[in-house]
Amino acid sequence: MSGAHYGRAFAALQEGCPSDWAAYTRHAFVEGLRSGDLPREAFLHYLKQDYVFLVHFSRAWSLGVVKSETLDEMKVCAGTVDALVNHEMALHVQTCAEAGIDEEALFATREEIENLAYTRFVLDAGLQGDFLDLIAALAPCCFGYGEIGLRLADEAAEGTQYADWIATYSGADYQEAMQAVGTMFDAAIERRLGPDFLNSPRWAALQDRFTTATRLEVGFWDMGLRPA
Ligand SMILES: Cc1ncc(CO)c(N)n1
Repeated sequence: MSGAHYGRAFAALQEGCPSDWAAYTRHAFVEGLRSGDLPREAFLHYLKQDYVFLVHFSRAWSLGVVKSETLDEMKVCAGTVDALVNHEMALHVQTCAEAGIDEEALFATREEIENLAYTRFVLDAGLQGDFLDLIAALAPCCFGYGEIGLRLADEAAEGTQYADWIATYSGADYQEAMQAVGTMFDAAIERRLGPDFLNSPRWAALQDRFTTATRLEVGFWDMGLRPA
């Protein structure tokens, strides 16, 4: 699966950290979702943490609204907040409800260190920097899950117990939202750095934000595999 799917900037950033990107998108946790061999306990452990992740991730996208410089940027960020809070989290609420965990308990989940590190890193990128620093840190989450979702929709074992998770990230709602994010991302970068953005003096720092967020995604999967 090529990163070019979600735009030029993402493709370049992904190609700028190939081993970290592979460690994230081909992690043992992901392979367990694909084969169906991931233990249910590990999945629920991950999903509870991911609910809390999405709460703070929504705050980070909301900061995108604050840091936008065009109405188009603002619309994509506001739309993403809506998609996260009102749609993606429904997967977590529903799956956990089936396992006897209600939403109040979900919201009260004690945040683990890897989770805390990741979301606060993203928020800090946006607080310390500008809109580009923020979206460079947000990008691995968005496009990585898009890429994983599409691959697993192709490769997952028939009738896998993780079909709902795969359908959420391979589905048209998520994929179309990520296309919109990718288009906005390219426009935002070109607007500030010009069409030759790869040779901008800022590029290395943006790559660093992206690479660090990718490494934090690896940590998030590691956390999922650790006994709760
Ligand atoms: C850790 C993590 N990264 C990315 C996504 C996709 O939104 C998610 N739900 N969780």
